[in-house]
Amino acid sequence: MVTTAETPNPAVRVDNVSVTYRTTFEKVPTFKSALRRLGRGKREVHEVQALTDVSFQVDHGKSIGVIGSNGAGKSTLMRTIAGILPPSTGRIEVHGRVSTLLALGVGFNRKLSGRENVVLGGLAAGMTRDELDERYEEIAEFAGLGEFIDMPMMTYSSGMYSRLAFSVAVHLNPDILLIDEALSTGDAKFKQKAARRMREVAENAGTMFLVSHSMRSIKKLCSECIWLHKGEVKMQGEPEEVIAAYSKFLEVGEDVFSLEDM
Ligand SMILES: Nc1ncnc2c1ncn2[C@@H]1O[C@H](COP(=O)(O)OP(=O)(O)OP(=O)(O)O)[C@@H](O)[C@H]1O
Repeated sequence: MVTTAETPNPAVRVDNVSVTYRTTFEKVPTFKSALRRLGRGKREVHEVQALTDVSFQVDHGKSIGVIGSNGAGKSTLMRTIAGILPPSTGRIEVHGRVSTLLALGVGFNRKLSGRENVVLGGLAAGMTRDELDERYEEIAEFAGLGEFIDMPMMTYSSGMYSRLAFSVAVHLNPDILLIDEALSTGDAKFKQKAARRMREVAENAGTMFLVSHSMRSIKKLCSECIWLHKGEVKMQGEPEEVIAAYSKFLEVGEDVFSLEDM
């Protein structure tokens, strides 16, 4: 369960994690002053504190929904758990093989075919050649891209891209699966298939994090829920309770969420 109390062997432990993004950019207030400086723009540093002192832990076998408004820090949290983004302060412990749509999506080489990327992605994730040979057909069939599987990925639509990323991610038999729904732009039929597969992963005692704006998916697939607000954990607990509080906070009825649901 999601808790701040310590249990001996959690799948994921997040301890006082903060993440600050620093972006430098050139501030050019007016065209005239830009001319005066002759191209030597003033460098400004823009800092965004995306996560502030976030702590929780998740036991093995739990499915955690992560909800919150745009910019609340959900994807940042997934990136830090995946190990793609180190926290600015605090600590993250992850016990088990993590598989994420995010990491794989980033790792795809668009010049290579889907088939080549599946092989590379699988090897990068620690699968052996034999395991890959065994699982390749299943991965390709699940993605359902037909002959596009042998085309360079730069010819893919974003939906096709995420179908393949999802398929690789769930077939790696991860201990911990991270899914950021912002990336899964598959059509309704694929989403349904993806939801079934996520339930299977969850039922096989895997740990799953699902970032979603679809409250229906969270209720259907998750046993726990974390609500992030402006980089902080606002609430955590049973999905029904957390979603009710979140809807109330947004001052929208829960019905509004069904519009964006599958
Ligand atoms: N690479 C980056 N560089 C600078 N700032 C960033 C970067 N990525 C995210 N941010 C900022 O960090 C904050 C949290 O962003 P994040 O993407 O984690 O939110 P989110 O909850 O996933 O949002 P959404 O629901 O819109 O996907 C936002 O203010 C965003 O502008």
